[in-house]
Amino acid sequence: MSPARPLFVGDPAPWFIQRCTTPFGTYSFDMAAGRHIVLFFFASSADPAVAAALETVMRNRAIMDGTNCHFFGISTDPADEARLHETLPGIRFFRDDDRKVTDLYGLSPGDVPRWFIIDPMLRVSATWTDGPGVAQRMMDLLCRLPPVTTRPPGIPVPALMLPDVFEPEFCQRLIAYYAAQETRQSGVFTERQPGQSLSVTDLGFKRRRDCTLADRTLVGQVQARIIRRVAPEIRKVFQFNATQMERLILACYDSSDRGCFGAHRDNTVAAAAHRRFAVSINLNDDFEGGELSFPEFGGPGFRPPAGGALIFSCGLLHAVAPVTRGRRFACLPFIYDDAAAALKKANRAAAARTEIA
Ligand SMILES: O=C(O)CCC(=O)C(=O)O
Ligand SMILES: [Fe+2]
Repeated sequence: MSPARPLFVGDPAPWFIQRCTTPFGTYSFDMAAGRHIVLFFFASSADPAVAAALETVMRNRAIMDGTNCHFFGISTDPADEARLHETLPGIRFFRDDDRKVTDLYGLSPGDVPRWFIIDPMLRVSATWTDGPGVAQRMMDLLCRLPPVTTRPPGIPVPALMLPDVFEPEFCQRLIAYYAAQETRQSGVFTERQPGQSLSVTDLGFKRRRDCTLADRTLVGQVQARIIRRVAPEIRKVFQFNATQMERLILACYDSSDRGCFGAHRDNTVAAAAHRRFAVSINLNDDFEGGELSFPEFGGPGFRPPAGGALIFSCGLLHAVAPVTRGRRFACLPFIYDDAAAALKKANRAAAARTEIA
């Protein structure tokens, strides 16, 4: 976390995990990217000015649809726990009794109530001290912002699209291999305690079945193609010396259960912090849906041709749209370098130590 300092327009909005009105009790702010976000910091909703501002938000609640725009109130009053609840979509409250978030945003008690508008890349785009009429001005401003579903002209997504990484026959061999394997429901990483990552099933968020590529010959053939065709492009475009790869799995998103993967980043828990680039190689093209999109940048999703790869930083928020016809098969390794390999080793050792303790 960055040290507390006043935030200005153009600054990155600091990321945090804090207690929240969600059913699981916390919320990781980095997951809110890809929408216009309103942060309203206040000491207590018992303050009549704050109550009036929150009423204005509720009167305009149609704006906060959760997809294009999300509102977060941040209260430091423990008594607000009983008063303020989430109303989905798009309205949540952080329980900031310990002032973690308020301090992180550089706000002292005299600085609140205060508003921030945060853009889909989680950068500050406006900030105002509260006062008469300010809440309504915030709502009016939100109405004028462009919808996040259209990528503004000239905004590139920093991803690399490489056709012909796997030949058609090799794709077919991998699909045949998948068909012959026991597959498992693919999990999502979570951390109940810092440093202790575990994989859980969450079918509302991710519906995909995976198998590990265990055949030594096939593993070697996948690695050879990535070393020969992907690593040099990563070196050229991102000046990154890819020397390691992991998670040699084959995955299938099936239209029978609208296979998909919600918006996530690939490096936010300790067990995955060393991952630097995600490589998504489609093995077939006879399906509909299944596009990869990058909510921080907006716009339509991407679909590599069969045998083609989409390569992107593990730090970017990305999602896989539901497959609506047929099945999408993909090979999904992660790439990193020697320094990241040392980090992986250190994080594993630290996790093992806390497990024993
Ligand atoms: O299916 C894909 O192309 C991407 C999968 C993904 O994001 C992941 O496994 O972390
Ligand atoms: Fe991912």
